[in-house]
Amino acid sequence: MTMVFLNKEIRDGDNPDLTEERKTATFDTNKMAEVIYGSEKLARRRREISQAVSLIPELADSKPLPFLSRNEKILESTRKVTALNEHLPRLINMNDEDEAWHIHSEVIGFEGNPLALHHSLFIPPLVIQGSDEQHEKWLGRAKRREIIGCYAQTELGHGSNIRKLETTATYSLSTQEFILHTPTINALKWWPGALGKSSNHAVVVASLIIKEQNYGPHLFMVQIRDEQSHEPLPGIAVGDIGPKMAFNGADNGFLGFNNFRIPRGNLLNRHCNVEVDGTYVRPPHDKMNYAGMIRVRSRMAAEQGTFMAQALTIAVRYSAVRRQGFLENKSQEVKVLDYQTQQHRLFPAIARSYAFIFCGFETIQKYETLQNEMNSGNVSLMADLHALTSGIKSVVTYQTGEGIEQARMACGGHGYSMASYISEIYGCAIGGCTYEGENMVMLLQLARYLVKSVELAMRGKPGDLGPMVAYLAYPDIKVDLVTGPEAYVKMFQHISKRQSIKATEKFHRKMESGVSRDEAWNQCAVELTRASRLHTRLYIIETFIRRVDSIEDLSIKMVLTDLMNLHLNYELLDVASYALEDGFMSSTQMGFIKNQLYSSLEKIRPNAVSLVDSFQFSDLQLRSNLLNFLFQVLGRRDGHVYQNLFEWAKSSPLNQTEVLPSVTQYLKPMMEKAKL
Ligand SMILES: CC/C=C\C/C=C\C/C=C\C/C=C\CC/C=C/C(=O)SCCNC(=O)CCNC(=O)[C@H](O)C(C)(C)COP(=O)(O)OP(=O)(O)OC[C@H]1O[C@@H](n2cnc3c(N)ncnc32)[C@H](O)[C@@H]1OP(=O)(O)O
Ligand SMILES: Cc1cc2nc3c(=O)[nH]c(=O)nc-3n(C[C@H](O)[C@H](O)[C@H](O)COP(=O)(O)OP(=O)(O)OC[C@H]3O[C@@H](n4cnc5c(N)ncnc54)[C@H](O)[C@@H]3O)c2cc1C
Repeated sequence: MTMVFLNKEIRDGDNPDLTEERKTATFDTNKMAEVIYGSEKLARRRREISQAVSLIPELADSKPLPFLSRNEKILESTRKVTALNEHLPRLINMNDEDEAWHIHSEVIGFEGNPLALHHSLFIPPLVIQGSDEQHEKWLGRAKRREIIGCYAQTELGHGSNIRKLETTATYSLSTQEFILHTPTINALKWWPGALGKSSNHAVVVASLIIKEQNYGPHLFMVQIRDEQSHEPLPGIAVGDIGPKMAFNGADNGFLGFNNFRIPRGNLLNRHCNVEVDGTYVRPPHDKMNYAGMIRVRSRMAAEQGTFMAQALTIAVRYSAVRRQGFLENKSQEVKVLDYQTQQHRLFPAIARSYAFIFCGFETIQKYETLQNEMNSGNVSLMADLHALTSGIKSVVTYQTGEGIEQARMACGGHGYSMASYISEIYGCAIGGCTYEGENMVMLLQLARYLVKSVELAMRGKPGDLGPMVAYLAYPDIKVDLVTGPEAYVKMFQHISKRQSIKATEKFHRKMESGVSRDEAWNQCAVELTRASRLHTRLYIIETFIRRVDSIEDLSIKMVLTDLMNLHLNYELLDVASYALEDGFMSSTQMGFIKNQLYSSLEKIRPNAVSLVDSFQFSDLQLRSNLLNFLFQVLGRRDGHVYQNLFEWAKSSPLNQTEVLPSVTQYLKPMMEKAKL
């Protein structure tokens, strides 16, 4: 039997501890999902897609993923993604990237799959950098999945410093071809997802050489395997790079070229070109070839926020059914979620998940504006968005890693079991600190922008500062935090501004003392990255406040205001030393922030389970597959954890036989020998 309570589904068969939690919620989880995902339609579509997937047995995992070998994982992820391919047109709007992302994460989970990058990293650069003629030639085939592709930029020796990529594409005037070559082992492409065994095409980033002049990294469409036999083409060496911390259902690969020739028309040439006679036609912006990276980074806040939300859904639900220890009532042990320390571990991370998702929607929209502008030849927004997304990608990936790790620890011993699924989520999410630009490297990119902005402000040109950094020229006026969020923003602005100015001044002093610019930059790098983090955290706070301000439904606004207040106090407390240092914040204010934080934890407690329920992850998505495997994981919606953990353990391949060869071959002889 199902009864509806404020639209939250309460089922008789659920663990009563979770049912009790759902009853205490002060808001409707469907309404909250609309706010999280942007509209009633988008939230409803997600539920419809999850529901449709749950009715198709072949889209379910055929075995619990952690029990599979690497080869089996790749086979299984490929089976699922190709089966999914058959159903896709019926299940989703094929032009809707969010629906595609959602359904893939339902079916595939976090293990990765050989087509994941086809859609996120192969097609987008083709769209952004390819001409209409090139779209005609490859885009339709790629979209129909007649060909499978990847994005091959990183090399064994270089990932961060792409100006130094060693793979060359030398223009041959006589044949009007590019000759791709890998001059050293270090120049082997290394890491591209789906390159190793699955792709037959790649967008390859190589240094363009014309008449011995190096024009820097450019993008080329390259067929690497025969479309019939799937064998590597002559002149190409390609393979898998081996197991990784996560993503083991995907085949990240290596790739080398031995004077491999491609036609002149394979340089992706929407924005730049090499003419028949070797004349180079420049793009409208020096870094136009990096535009695809801005796109991926702009999507990372929402993506990482969702990763963290999944881990928190597992940890919060589990914390509501896990009883251990006593508070006042000694007749029944308490839910561990009632411990203040547990709340402090989990609730600020829930707030960050919401914050990242809200911030993510804004950055995705900003990227779409940039893309439209670029299409009409205006590249003036590129620098701002590059700076912004460089900071956001670095801060959200790092904090998501922290949040997921806290979620794991909050589940005690069972969090360490792969039955929790949290380690897989962690492995995938934490990769984000490295891929799409190593975090320190990207923070330093934002720092360049901040230093330039401080210099403008110092030169008395505050009018030249963009809206994101206008605060760098604001006067310092002390604030009363009791007045609300705006005062927190002003406090954060002061902290961020002061750190940017301090780092810039230190950088200037170093240069004035005779240290070269690059060396001075390096000697200030830690201070510079601090400035970048503070600036980014301020931006995330502002997006959170903007989103909450825009909400009309009162019950939703109230709970999100509690969450936002928790976020504001947690973030400010974390960086308070910067403001205490110069007396901008008093110790009384510090005490106020702490008390506000503790009171926010109490306010959120009755809504905690419903706040994570509102993300509306299906049990399948949390790898608690309702069709084939009734026994997996800690985060299951029904809360029946223990019996399912036992079933999970029983299904371990080690338990399929009572006496293992490890015992008969080694332990038994050892024990026998000891008896002699
Ligand atoms: C289906 C789902 C199921 C399960 C899976 C779930 C989830 C997983 C999802 C996805 C993850 C899976 C796989 C991950 C895929 C990863 C792919 C990759 O990693 S691709 C490779 C990415 N590589 C990088 O990001 C490299 C980083 N390096 C750089 O970007 C550049 O080298 C760098 C910017 C650091 C420096 O470039 P350089 O040319 O040397 O420039 P310089 O520093 O000198 O700066 C000069 C000038 O240019 C400005 N600038 C730099 N970049 C840009 C830009 N992009 N746009 C605009 N401007 C730029 C820079 O600011 C500077 O300006 P000023 O001179 O200061 O004005
Ligand atoms: C899961 C995963 C998937 C990936 N998928 C792809 C893909 O599909 N296609 C692709 O092309 N690549 C891919 N990559 C590669 C990825 O983009 C690179 O690994 C990443 O950009 C970092 O470069 P790197 O490995 O050269 O790190 P390095 O630059 O060698 O970093 C090592 C250390 O040096 C520091 N460092 C480097 N330069 C500087 C600097 N200028 N200032 C200060 N510190 C510095 C870094 O901060 C870091 O601490 C993937 C990587 C991973 C982990």
